[in-house]
Amino acid sequence: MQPLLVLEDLSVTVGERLVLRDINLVINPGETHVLFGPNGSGKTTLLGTIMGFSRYRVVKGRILFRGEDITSLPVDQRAAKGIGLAFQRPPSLRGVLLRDLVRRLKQDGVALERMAEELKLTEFLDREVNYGFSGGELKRSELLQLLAQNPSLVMLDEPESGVDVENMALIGKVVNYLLEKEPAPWDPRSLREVRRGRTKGGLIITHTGYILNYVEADVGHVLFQGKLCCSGNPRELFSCIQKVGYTECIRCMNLNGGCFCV
Ligand SMILES: Nc1ncnc2c1ncn2[C@@H]1O[C@H](COP(=O)(O)OP(=O)(O)OP(=O)(O)O)[C@@H](O)[C@H]1O
Repeated sequence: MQPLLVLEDLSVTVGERLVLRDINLVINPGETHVLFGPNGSGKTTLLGTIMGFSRYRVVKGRILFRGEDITSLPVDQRAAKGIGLAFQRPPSLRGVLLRDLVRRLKQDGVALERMAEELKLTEFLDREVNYGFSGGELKRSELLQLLAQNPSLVMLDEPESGVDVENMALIGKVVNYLLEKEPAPWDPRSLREVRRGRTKGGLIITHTGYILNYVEADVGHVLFQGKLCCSGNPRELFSCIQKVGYTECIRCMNLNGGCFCV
């Protein structure tokens, strides 16, 4: 099986600073990976680099998407190939209506009204993208854009930040549609058909771990000071981090040549 995404010895600078160092990561079709790490460890940089934002400069290594080297491709071409990202702090777009943006992104015939209704965003379709939206509305707006784009690699930067409990359940449900873990209401396929044909991959940043209550993840990683230090079962890794903190988690990993907590 060809991996969906491969990061090979990836090092990245932002401005003058080396933020990511020698990152190696493989995401296979159907896998959901979760990224933990303290503030400033480089998580957003990693997602932005995969998406191809120009402020992140790859100084070593490469990014392969479905076997193709996309390291030098611009962001629009990566999006067209099936890479999608929901921002941690989405920008607002003055003068652009959410309806018009989503229409441009949409690749199939599903009515965008149906998607907006699912995300409780019907009355937001005729507002400027993200302008004046609350924290939770911003996150739902990002997911609407991803539903419309329907990417093969779904990257989410802290999907739970600023979201209340009820909306968290909604966000979890929609992430499961995006990752083909459940059929969306507008998908004619059965649950079994959706799961059997599942090829999408996910890479999700979380601080709180709430998303793990709604979305089944396969692998968790800890990014610490720009390096991927530790990988394992996401729930076990998260409870270890909660118990002993990041520094101890990494120290134990270095001492033992592996994380014995997981
Ligand atoms: N232009 C820049 N010049 C130098 N350092 C920068 C620049 N832009 C970002 N950084 C630094 O890169 C580091 C990684 O930032 P990043 O946003 O990727 O971290 P993060 O792990 O996502 O953090 P958080 O959990 O707080 O969102 C931070 O220390 C940040 O200050």
